Amino acid sequence: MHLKAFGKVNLYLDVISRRKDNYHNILTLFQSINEHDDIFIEFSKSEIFESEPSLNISWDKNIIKKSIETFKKETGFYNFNLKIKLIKNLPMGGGLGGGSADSAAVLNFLSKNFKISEKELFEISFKIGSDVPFLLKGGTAIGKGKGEILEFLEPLKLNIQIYPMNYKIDTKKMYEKLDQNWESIDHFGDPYKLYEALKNNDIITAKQNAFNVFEQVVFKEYPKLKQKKEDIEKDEGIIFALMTGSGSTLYKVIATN
Ligand SMILES: C[C@](O)(CO)[C@H](O)COP(=O)(O)OP(=O)(O)OC[C@H]1O[C@@H](n2ccc(N)nc2=O)[C@H](O)[C@@H]1O
Ligand SMILES: Nc1ncnc2c1ncn2[C@@H]1O[C@H](COP(=O)(O)OP(=O)(O)OP(=O)(O)O)[C@@H](O)[C@H]1O
Repeated sequence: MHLKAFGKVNLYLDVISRRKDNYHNILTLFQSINEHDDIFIEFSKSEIFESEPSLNISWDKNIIKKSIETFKKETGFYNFNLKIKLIKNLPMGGGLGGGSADSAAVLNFLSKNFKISEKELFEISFKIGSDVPFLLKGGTAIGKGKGEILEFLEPLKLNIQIYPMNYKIDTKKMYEKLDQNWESIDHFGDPYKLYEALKNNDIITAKQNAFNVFEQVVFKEYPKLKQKKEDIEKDEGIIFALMTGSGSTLYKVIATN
């Protein structure tokens, strides 16, 4: 079975507050993108995993392995093994939800095979990662909480071009940087206004509401990213350019008509 694990960008991303569980409450507008990993998966006698290219992480550190083990533990369906071949196209640590997309694709495969309800699968997903719940379904959604409170909207049809920047950025570290600089962090824009503006091709309002709070800490550490975003913003027919997630991938939304 060939699964496509579609990535995501954050068209809007703000961090609202730090939680007692040391995660953060976020406000985001998630948007699926066409770029995806390819996963070839089948049940087999023993557990086999290979990837192209190599991920340079051990299998027990792979989010796919974590997803399989969490699925087994939460559902009680232990008695199976999978043979998986991952073709990694989404840049790791790139802010495109690459690992989370792989997790969501494998969870969807397992839930179909073991007839697990959508609700139960959802509960499993956010034990694995904050972006996994959205990526189970994909499309366009407002995300709150850790990313598990989702308001799915009529999917936006956007022309998005991504610019992988080959810096692997640790999400946890960037959240910590936000905490350390909290007093000086600006918050602006509105994901609901951004959604409506993109739906109605209102370029001015879209530009005014596109926002990623992580740019304020990531661009300090990686000035080349700031420079590249400013270069992209000069492109013809652009609505806006932004960094996705905690970085490092940049992207632009291009006007379609
Ligand atoms: C930056 C985003 O990608 C935006 O969509 C997400 O907030 C991060 O999603 P993710 O990479 O799936 O994050 P996880 O793997 O769940 O968490 C990685 C680390 O990021 C921090 N983290 C993540 C999500 C969140 N709402 N608050 C956090 O503080 C935590 O330190 C956590 O240990
Ligand atoms: N299957 C996987 N694919 C990619 N990364 C994985 C995988 N399994 C574990 N990881 C680890 O997870 C880290 C984050 O990977 P991921 O690609 O999800 O980051 P990301 O695209 O920045 O995600 P997000 O946008 O959710 O922050 C990687 O740096 C890697 O060490």
